[in-house]
Amino acid sequence: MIKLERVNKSFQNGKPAVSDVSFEVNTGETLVLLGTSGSGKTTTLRMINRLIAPDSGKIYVNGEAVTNQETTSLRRNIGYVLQDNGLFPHYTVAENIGIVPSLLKWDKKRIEERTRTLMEKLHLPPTEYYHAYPQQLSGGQQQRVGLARALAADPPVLLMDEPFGALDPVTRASVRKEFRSLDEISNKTVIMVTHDVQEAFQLGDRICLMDKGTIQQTGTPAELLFAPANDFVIHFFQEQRLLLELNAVKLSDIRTLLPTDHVTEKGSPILPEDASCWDALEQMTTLSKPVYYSFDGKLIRIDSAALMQAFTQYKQTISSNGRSTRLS
Ligand SMILES: Nc1ncnc2c1ncn2[C@@H]1O[C@H](COP(=O)(O)OP(=O)(O)OP(=O)(O)O)[C@@H](O)[C@H]1O
Repeated sequence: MIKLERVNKSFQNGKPAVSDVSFEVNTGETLVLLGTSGSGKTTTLRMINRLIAPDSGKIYVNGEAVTNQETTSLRRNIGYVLQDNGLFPHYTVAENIGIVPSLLKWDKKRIEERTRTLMEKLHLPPTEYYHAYPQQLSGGQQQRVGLARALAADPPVLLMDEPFGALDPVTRASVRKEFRSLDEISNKTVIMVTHDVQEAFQLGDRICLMDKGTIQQTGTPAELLFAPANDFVIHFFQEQRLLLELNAVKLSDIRTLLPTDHVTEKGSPILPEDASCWDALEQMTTLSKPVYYSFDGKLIRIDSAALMQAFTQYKQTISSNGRSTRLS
């Protein structure tokens, strides 16, 4: 668990980089810090692992103020992933992944097992890459090693600063998907910095939208879209609105508006319970056929027309309930 209470930070020029920032992130939750360049995201993140000291306010990690925790042990409980991966070029992939477990004095066998497990999970076959050096890997593979290294000692907290920012769009999308499906992160408190709106919507349970050092709104992707706190929030998402709405609305939100006749045959993979309308459309396009979704033990088949009809109806319902934006 991470909690920030009224945190402030100014640098030498006196201009506030972070003003009165407060939020709480629970275990198992991913909070995305989103905002334009210079809005204070990285400064906020770096105050959590004490790379930067706040001028005022309190920061708690796992119930204890970070200032009461010894920096070394605090940082060993926090996995940290950076945009440029920060791998040691003269260490092999396995040595890079094993850094924190070695510092924690795990025995060799345990480190090797953990390294191999993480490499398998992150699609880096140990037979090929265990003894390789970072420069022999592609950018996407290096970023996976960086992620494995951050996860190696199973820290309860993961901080990620633009972790996929240096990757090309295709690699970025695939590493992002892998990250989302990693069982390793389900029991962690994760804070991720990005300026990529789609990434925020795909990975964040909640998003904290920042501008000029202040929080404009913290909420679920759907809350930011359908119940924006102010004009800044409305305008920030305007350009990609439809795409974001399709990402924010889950099939579970529209299930009563989907066809009720259930089927028994299984022609395609069944979409996960938390799949979004966008996930469903993506699958339909990839497979060129309808997809399946299960709720209340019933399997239903959804085609794109039924999906878009239900999605439009859902939007009309929430807008007539007064939760829609002034611009939609
Ligand atoms: N070490 C520093 N010394 C002086 N000013 C700094 C320092 N670090 C950050 N700042 C300033 O603080 C403000 C917030 O910077 P920060 O890096 O936190 O923003 P950001 O939202 O992460 O931006 P970006 O997306 O571009 O990385 C900016 O105005 C920046 O110039």
